Amino acid sequence: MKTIEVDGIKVRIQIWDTAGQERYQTITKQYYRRAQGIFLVYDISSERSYQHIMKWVSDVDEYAPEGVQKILIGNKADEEQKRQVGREQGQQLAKEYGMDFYETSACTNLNIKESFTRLTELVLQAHRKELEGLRTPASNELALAELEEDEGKPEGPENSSKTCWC
Ligand SMILES: Nc1nc2c(ncn2[C@@H]2O[C@H](COP(=O)(O)OP(=O)(O)OP(=O)(O)O)[C@@H](O)[C@H]2O)c(=O)[nH]1
Repeated sequence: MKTIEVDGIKVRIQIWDTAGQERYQTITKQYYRRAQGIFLVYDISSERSYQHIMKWVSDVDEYAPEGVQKILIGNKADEEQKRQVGREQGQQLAKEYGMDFYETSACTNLNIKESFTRLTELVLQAHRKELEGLRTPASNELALAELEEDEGKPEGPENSSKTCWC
């Protein structure tokens, strides 16, 4: 659990670090179901880890809820001398999948806070959209309920002018 502040709002986020190894993948898939935001992380000093991202994306598409927010991360950016994956390759892949992209380093803290803040922002934005989507039909329902109630009112001098539709 971690609390971060986004647009002046304190948000408590729960972070799961899923295992990358093949043998844990059955367990990993169970984490996807409740996820609202996902970092897809490769290691810039490992071309293989970059190639694996496509597999992770297809797993996420299959098992994560629709509308889950995703960000691509190229970690170990401090290991410049061992770099096997260019920054542009990361940018290109992120663009293909419509994701934001950061190169990070857990050792130097490069872009760690920024990427967490961004993912939280994206999740909040997605939720705001969801809520706005819900608000419109709800107000229609209210309007409808009012009409029905009017129709049920007994006719009298007070209501007769209101029930005239001509
Ligand atoms: N230089 C450098 N090393 C890192 C960085 N992040 C992680 N490491 C090292 O990479 C190794 C693997 O780190 P983990 O955090 O276990 O990686 P993981 O992807 O969670 O590994 P699994 O859970 O086994 O899939 C450790 O030795 C870390 O110290 C980084 O940004 N820079």
